[in-house]
Amino acid sequence: MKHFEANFDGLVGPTHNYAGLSFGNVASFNNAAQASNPKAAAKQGLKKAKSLAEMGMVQGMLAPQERPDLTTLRRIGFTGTDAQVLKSAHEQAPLLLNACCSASSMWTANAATISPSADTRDKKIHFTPANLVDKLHRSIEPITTGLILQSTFSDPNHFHHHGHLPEHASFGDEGAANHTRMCAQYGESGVELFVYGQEATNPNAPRPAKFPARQTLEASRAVARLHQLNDSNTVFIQQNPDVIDQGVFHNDVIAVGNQNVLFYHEQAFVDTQNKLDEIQSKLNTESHFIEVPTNKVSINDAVKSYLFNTQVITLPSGEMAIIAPTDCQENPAVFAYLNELVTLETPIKKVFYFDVKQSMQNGGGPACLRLRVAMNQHELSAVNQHTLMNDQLFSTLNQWVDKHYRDRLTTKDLADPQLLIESRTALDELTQIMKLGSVYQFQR
Ligand SMILES: NCCC[C@H](NC(=O)CCC(=O)O)C(=O)O
Repeated sequence: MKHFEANFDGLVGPTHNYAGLSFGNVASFNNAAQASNPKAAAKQGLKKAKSLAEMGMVQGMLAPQERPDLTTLRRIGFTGTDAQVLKSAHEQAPLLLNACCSASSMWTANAATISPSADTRDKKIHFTPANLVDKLHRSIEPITTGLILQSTFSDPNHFHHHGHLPEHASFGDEGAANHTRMCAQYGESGVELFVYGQEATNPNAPRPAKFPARQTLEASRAVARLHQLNDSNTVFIQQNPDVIDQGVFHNDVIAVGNQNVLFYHEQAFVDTQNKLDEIQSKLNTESHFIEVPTNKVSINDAVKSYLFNTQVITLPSGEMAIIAPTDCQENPAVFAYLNELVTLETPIKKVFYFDVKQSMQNGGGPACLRLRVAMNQHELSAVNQHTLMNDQLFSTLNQWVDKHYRDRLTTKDLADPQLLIESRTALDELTQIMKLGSVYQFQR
């Protein structure tokens, strides 16, 4: 049977803005308080997704979340009409209002961890929404994420949905941004790599000093248990705490894998050689470990350009390609490295560049914008077909963005009751376009 890897990209929501909410994420911090362009952001994302579909990849879209999040604002004590809630939050707690307005669900690499049926004991695809507890603005995502995933992957014969992990720092879980799967072919059992930033329950274990380690080993192990994986198809790797302190807040800022390729920076991990040996011993195929040395690309250049927040995809021809942000073209060291990489003896033969700057300015590159789901033809037929990218969906969504999105937004605009009305009108229409049912609180 045919099997492949599908990418589900997050559709950028109408409140996309730069509020500087993510401590430890250098781009979020550096661009705080700038004006954003939600319309351009959504279109940049749609263009990348459509281009992958045109390359012959299976491409889906995941709906954004309801923002401003009135449910959370009411839960923390703001009362009255919706407009009054926004006004008093803006006056009394503007930073909490900002957190309740982030469009951060666009980075679907953080939506959930997915294990394909080839790896799991019950032979179903498993989904665990990430609890994202390290950041307030992201910790309000998992319940709706679960609903959107369930309405996209609804058939219980193929899809097994779990709840998010307990909402405590010991179980900090950031989803697929810290998870990579290696395999010979997508439909064959592979090895799932869980990369964590710290061991929460072991005070003597190494951890970063300056910035938070958002993923814990405890969370990674819990997800592996829930997904019915076992020792022979999992490897747990610690991220190098020193690079977290230099702005590598997720593993997908410093490493990316696809099939038998692991593309990573020399300084990405702790105990690198032993972990690579463990991967190779558990994998039933020869791997290509492509290590990028510091003397070619510094951590600073990797963080600025997002060289590793690229998608490594297998094209229908069997060749691999890298989907990179244009920021990689603009960085001389990184551009030189990529030009050299495609001439080497590795499966990666092409690089395609995409302008996703609106997302990049908040620390999200091409890989942050997508959630990977390896699946076979039967499983794909069970997916909500209205979420799959094609000419029709592309043009419908572009028109929908043109109709509802602003081309300029600052944090001052977040309390505007009109923005709430525009967002809800847009999302209500979107649930009809994508046939999602009532996934939003305002629809329930
Ligand atoms: N995988 C990429 C995630 C980027 C995301 N940025 C943000 O949330 C920035 C939002 C802001 O600062 O307004 C994060 O850090 O979790």
